[in-house]
Amino acid sequence: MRAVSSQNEIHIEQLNKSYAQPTAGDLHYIIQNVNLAVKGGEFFVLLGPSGCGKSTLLSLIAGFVSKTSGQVRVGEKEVERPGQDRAVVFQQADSSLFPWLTVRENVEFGLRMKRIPVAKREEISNQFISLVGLSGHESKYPRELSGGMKQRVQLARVLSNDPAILLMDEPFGALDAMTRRTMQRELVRIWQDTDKTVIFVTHDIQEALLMGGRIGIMSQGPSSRITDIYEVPLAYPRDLSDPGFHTLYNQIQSHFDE
Ligand SMILES: Nc1ncnc2c1ncn2[C@@H]1O[C@H](COP(=O)(O)OP(=O)(O)OP(=O)(O)O)[C@@H](O)[C@H]1O
Repeated sequence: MRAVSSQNEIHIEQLNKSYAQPTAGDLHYIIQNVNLAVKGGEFFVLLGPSGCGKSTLLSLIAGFVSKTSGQVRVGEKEVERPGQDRAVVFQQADSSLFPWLTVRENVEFGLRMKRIPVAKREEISNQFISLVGLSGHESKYPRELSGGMKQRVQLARVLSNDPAILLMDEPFGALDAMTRRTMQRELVRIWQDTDKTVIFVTHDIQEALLMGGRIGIMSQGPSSRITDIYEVPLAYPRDLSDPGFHTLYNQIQSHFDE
């Protein structure tokens, strides 16, 4: 059974973010009055149109950018800066992998920084390289890998650092359709094997429904907020031909029909 701990719960209250200079009464909010509670071990999808502020919200949870006002808490702690409890997976693995390191060296990078002994490092990297289906590719360099394989290395590296929370910003957006489906299935499998909380950003309704336990809909910006949250009561692996899938798809789509 999956362990549920408060250390991987996320609480967002009345969160506002503006990049504009705060001149009185004229704040241009990117996101405004966002409220959200994500339970430990939950797979939560943030879905919204391009430019609405999904990445901004994820960056606020990651601690990469500072809020204008409101609260972001992980467990009991207010988020003020990035932390080892939260790992971010980006759309482009290229920018996060070290080209001069092999797959294994990339995966072990964080463990080496934490001075984990060599034997333990190898045990952990073996576990996650295998989990993402890259056994046999340990000695390859990023330039020798496909886009999907690079994305798996990024995932294995993040997982080997054992963060309580995975923040994923359209991580499969640059992949071809087939690789994307494989990665979506694998991510769900990996999530089911761990107690991690996942927040997954996408603008693709099908992707949201294939993976999310709940889906939060963000409105068009500026001043975007989470307007609705859908529970997805469908078993994994999700079946695209399930009538329940279609019903939810249409309900969610109606938010974006103008
Ligand atoms: N550093 C910044 N300074 C000023 N404005 C910014 C900054 N970063 C983001 N923005 C603005 O915030 C808004 C939301 O951007 P964000 O990247 O969060 O949206 P998104 O929903 O993730 O978009 P996409 O789906 O296209 O990636 C955009 O209008 C963007 O121009």
